[in-house]
Amino acid sequence: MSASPVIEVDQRNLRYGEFHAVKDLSFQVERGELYALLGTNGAGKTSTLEVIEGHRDPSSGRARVFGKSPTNRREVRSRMGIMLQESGIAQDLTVAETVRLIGHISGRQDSVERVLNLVDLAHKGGTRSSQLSGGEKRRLDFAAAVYGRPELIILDEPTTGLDIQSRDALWETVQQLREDGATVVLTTHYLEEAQQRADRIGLMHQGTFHLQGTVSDLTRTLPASIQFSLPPDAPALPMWPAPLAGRSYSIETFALQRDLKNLLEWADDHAVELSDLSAAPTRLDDVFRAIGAESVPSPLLVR
Ligand SMILES: Nc1ncnc2c1ncn2[C@@H]1O[C@H](COP(=O)(O)OP(=O)(O)OP(=O)(O)O)[C@@H](O)[C@H]1O
Repeated sequence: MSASPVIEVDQRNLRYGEFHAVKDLSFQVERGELYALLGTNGAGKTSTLEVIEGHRDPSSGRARVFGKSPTNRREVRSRMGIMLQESGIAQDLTVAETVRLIGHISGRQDSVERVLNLVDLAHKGGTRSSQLSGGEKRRLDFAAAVYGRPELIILDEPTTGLDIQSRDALWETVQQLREDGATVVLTTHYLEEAQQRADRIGLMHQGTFHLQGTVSDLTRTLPASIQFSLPPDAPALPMWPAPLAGRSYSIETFALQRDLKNLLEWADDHAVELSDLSAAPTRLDDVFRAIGAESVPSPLLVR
């Protein structure tokens, strides 16, 4: 029998007054997964995270974290580390006091020194949080989320405002926690981070899923492209229609490897040199840009 999911969301509706922010959004996150909730601005990502965090009740539907209601502070919140999109740090506390306080509230055990070293803020332990730079505040938020190595970590746009070294350090820490079995839910607008790190993605638009699945499930919904130009004396290309302009081709294909092989074999057989040849798989950015356009069959929901 498989282990029960860490998160189960069956959110029929989440309303702010008359405004319908989230509708018919169901998903599960399995133990040890990194699940990225991506989407357009205002799609409902933070609102959904707030339901998982126990900060907000869905207007109808239900959410379960570790099999329990996420508002169950004693049993659920102590197992969950949260990095909000907006820093929740008390400005008049020092950095070390902030981590100590968060640690106390979480009920988890850890060393303040260890956690500050992890985010390279040990030298700022006595500094008031209000005096930290934007990136340092974000690192302090992250320190608070990973204090006591929680089993579930919620990261709402964790790397916004971080320099590249801090981003790398943050992802290294997340990776170590995952190796110890942690489950991670992430929102980010840095699609390359999700493409590199997410096991599964829920791509939201206007309050519901546009697509859900692995990176390759999502990128398979759009064609890849092959571009090249033929020399003027080359024979006509049998397998594709007329070139875009002059002798330049831009081919869209759902069978990149097969079509590229056919093209190269044809060029070899006819001693044709292809110039400006490039072959690019579909990227998550392309899928994201196609939201709202006719090109993606929507909704395509892959478990
Ligand atoms: N407290 C609130 N009262 C009224 N409307 C709200 C409230 N919080 C969020 N909304 C609205 O609900 C929608 C979803 O907001 P949410 O913050 O969940 O989006 P998001 O996907 O996280 O967006 P972003 O990528 O811009 O951070 C938006 O249209 C937002 O204006």
